[in-house]
Amino acid sequence: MPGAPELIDVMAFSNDDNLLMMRSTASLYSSQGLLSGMLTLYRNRLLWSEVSSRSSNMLTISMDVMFGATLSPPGKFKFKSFETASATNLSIESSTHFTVYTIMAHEGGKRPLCDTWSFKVESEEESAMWVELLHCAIRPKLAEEDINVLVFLNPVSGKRKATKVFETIVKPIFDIGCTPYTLKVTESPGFATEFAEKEDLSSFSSVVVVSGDGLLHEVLNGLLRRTDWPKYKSLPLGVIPAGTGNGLAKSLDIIWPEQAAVAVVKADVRALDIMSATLASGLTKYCFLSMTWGLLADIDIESETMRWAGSARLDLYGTVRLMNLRYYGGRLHYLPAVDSEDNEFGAAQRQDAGGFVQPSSNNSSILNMLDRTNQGLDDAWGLPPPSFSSPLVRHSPKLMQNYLTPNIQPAVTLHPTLTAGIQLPITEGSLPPRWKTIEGPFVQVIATNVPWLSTDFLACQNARISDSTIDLVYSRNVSKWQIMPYMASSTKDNYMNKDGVENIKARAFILEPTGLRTTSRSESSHREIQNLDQPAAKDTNSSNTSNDKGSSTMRPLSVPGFNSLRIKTIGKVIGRSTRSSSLQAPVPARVRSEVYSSYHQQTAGRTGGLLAQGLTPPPMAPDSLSDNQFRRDTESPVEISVSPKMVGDNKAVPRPPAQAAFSLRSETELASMAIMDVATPSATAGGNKLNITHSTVPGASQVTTANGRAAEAPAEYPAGGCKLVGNHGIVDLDGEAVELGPIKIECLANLVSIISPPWLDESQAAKVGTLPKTKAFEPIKGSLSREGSVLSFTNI
Ligand SMILES: Nc1ncnc2c1ncn2[C@@H]1O[C@H](COP(=O)(O)OP(=O)(O)OP(=O)(O)O)[C@@H](O)[C@H]1O
Repeated sequence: MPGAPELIDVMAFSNDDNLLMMRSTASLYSSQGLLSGMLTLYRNRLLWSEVSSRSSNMLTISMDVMFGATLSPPGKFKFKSFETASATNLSIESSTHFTVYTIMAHEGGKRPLCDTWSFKVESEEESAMWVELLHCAIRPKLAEEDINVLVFLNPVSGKRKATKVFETIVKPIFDIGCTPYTLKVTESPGFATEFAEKEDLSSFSSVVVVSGDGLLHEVLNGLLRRTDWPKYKSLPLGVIPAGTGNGLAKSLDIIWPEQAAVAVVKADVRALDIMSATLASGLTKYCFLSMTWGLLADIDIESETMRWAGSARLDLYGTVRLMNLRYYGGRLHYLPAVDSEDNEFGAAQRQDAGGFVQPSSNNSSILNMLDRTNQGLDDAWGLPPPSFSSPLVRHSPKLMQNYLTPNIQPAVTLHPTLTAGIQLPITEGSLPPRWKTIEGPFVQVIATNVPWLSTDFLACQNARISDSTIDLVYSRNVSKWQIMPYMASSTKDNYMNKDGVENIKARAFILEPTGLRTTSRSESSHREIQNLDQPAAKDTNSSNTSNDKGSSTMRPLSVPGFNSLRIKTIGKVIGRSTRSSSLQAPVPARVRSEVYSSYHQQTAGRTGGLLAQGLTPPPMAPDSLSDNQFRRDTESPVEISVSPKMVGDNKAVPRPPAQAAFSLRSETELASMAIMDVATPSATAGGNKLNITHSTVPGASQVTTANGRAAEAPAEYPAGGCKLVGNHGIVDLDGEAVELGPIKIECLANLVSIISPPWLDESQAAKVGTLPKTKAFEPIKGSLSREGSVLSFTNI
């Protein structure tokens, strides 16, 4: 057969990476014209060497950065991210060419480039074979016919560019990379959760979101709610960043959509730990990224209304919050991953946990399972070398099946076991052995599974996606000047475990907020208690706890016990069209604007009374906060009312049968108050006092909370009543705001697999820019010679 590439015995190469797959004479389209040379495909790279008496150019393309090959002539594919490396001014006469696509690192973290490299071989058959074989080498684990990526696209994530990102970047890369997909554009919050929970996903090879972390959080929670979840436990998940924070994408070194799309094409996966969070209501949520409480949670949730600013919203509002630092009462109980006594996570905890066995990251992880599969793959590559009649090394469906549904049982269950038996509140002696307790006041508690919580916030450089631990990063009782460097710096080397930022690796933890918040720094010093039943460990200088009644600086502000998950913050940009990551029902704009204007009239007039709706203002509780507890926030308390009229005027919202009034303390309180379940009438909260009066509902009753003691809305109240929460106690799970209250979290090690790029070095995951470069035209002077089946290049 004319032009048949010469094959070399694979056994001639001892190093796996040098496993030779194919070689043929091929000319490279270049700016210098068509250069004749030899093209060689190794398992880990494509090498082209010029054969010329005048020069010896070489091109090495790492397989890590190659994501597709087409029969297209040079220069055909051109879109924003693509630069055509090959010359286009050549006359292209034959159809014996093919083009290879690579993604290239770009200096300084800038958008990576996609390059094309076009070759001309001797026959059409040969170019077709090259294309097919290259696809095998690019994605050795899956054949095209086995691929169907379920893509969820959130059109409103981040700066609302997800659709454009998909159309202009992701789709072309999927097309070039022969990656079939099914696109689902999310219609509302919860859409992806419901789809992932209820639909048959068996035809999909992976589930990918074009969005931020919030949508992946939804998908994860939908999947883990499935009764047939075990069937899907190896379904790879993936993220193509188009959101605000994009913390997971950053941690996986796929910050640019191009990189993430290439990662999806290449279908490499790694194990990912999941945190299971059991809320006070008994509800379990799963998160892959983080739980935050205090400063960071407030920044994320309270800045919801600033989404127009993109990721800058976090910086802008972060500065505001940092300057007005809050301190939160609470206790953090944790089970250390490394026990100080036996230097490893002791068997005792596992025993205590009812036989729960967590795999170490080194043995029974999905990662290792995949490694074993890779071993099988290596064997497959070790089969007789490809030939023309059977050019491709395809993996049998069986091998594919092994990859997707490993026959090893996961070593974890979905149900928390390390914290399950622990009764709350924690009382003296009730913690299992080896648990430790840290008392607040905290500025913040971050529990993270990844180094980066957003593209520009490195929370913990020690965190790893599958080390079977949760990294706890907390600050207590520090000044804004102490925590500012940690919050602002892009590297944390200088701040961890000193300067007031502590980092502990834990298997599980329990956060018990006491519902106390202050803007004053406590005089108390840090203390760590081995266990609450060890009085000797107690520090007489200890900070406020839930039992502290007499603190001069801490006041109850919480409204514990509410279990609705729908939360909407109203910010200072109230009245704008806003979207919340967790709001299920839209806040009627009229309510927002009237509350706002009502507020301003109130503040302007300083009447302290109510406006036009004719309601009686709720009385200020006698033990209301003194103004100085809010320092600059409050000069004079204000009161605001919401009447049925406001809601009823909006045709989209059913006229409420009730009247409500509430009191607010300050503009800051207005900015930080949360409305939950606003589809029900007059669901509004504010300050530390709440009064809801039902005057038109049969069996009308009054709900009053004072001093943090909440009364549930009466049963007669429609739709379960108003669920109210002040965000001073909100916990943020992967960006989802959940109720205030004690929360139990533990690590479900290596529970799912995540699509990650081949260039990710997990041990260096806190660093970026690891994408290998394509070495193009680095002229190396030398001579190329061939002896039988061996091609050798000698440097001069
Ligand atoms: N069609 C939609 N309309 C309104 N909200 C939606 C829609 N689809 C999804 N959502 C909600 O948007 C929320 C946030 O989206 P996403 O995570 O994609 O963006 P983000 O918050 O900007 O990014 P990040 O989480 O990285 O900060 C999701 O939790 C989801 O509930």
